[in-house]
Amino acid sequence: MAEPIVVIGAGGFGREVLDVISAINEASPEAIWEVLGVVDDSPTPANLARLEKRGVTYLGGTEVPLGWQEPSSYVVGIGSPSVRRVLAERYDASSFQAAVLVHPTATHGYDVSIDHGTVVCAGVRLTTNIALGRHVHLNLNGTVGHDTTLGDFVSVNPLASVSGDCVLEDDVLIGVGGVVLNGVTVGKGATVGGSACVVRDVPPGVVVKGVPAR
Ligand SMILES: CC(=O)SCCNC(=O)CCNC(=O)[C@H](O)C(C)(C)COP(=O)(O)OP(=O)(O)OC[C@H]1O[C@@H](n2cnc3c(N)ncnc32)[C@H](O)[C@@H]1OP(=O)(O)O
Repeated sequence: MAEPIVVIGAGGFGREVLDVISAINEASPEAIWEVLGVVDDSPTPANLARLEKRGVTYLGGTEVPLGWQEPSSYVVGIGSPSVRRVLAERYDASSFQAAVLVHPTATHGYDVSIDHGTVVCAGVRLTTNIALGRHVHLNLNGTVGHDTTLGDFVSVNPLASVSGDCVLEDDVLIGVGGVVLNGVTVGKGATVGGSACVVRDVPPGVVVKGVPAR
């Protein structure tokens, strides 16, 4: 029987997560997930119309499921690591279970661990001896090389490439098409701009951009 799931976030990534769930269901002989609906504290009218068009129920604000008698699985479909952390901590403190969602076209090698709440989108390539923390987002066609660790709430945006022997600490965001060269540590909460090339360690909390990233 399909497992019920709530998606948090009606924005772009929330609806891309719905696509990941659909692809997982379509690739399986029987549906794995039953989407109960989407929650969002301030959905735009355009995004509500987009949900309605695809036949997905808008359940209300993010607090609504927390009052349910029968909790389900959930996933946070919001790109910002800090916003995702706040929401996940509220749901994790309840009886909800954070789902792991891996698109069927993603691939991984030997010894890859994926913690709760993590979403791996279409075309992602993970090689070997990689650890992904809680509520990590690996967006379309991203790559992660050998012996690399991603902390909790890390976001790797589309087409970004994280090389081998890297550490992305908690709450790091790698912008679209960003490159992290091998052996680099990106400090907690740092942001790497789109198309940047990170050639040396990045201190916690800073924003770097450009080639080489500064
Ligand atoms: C499916 C999806 O949509 S997934 C989402 C994909 N999007 C991303 O990954 C976005 C990643 N974010 C970025 O690249 C951002 O621009 C950041 C984080 C680097 C900077 O954001 P902000 O601090 O708000 O920068 P802001 O827009 O004010 O620009 C400041 C300056 O940096 C420049 N700049 C902004 N981003 C970049 C970048 N990625 N590379 C080089 N320069 C940049 C701007 O041109 C501006 O330069 P100026 O002062 O000479 O005019």
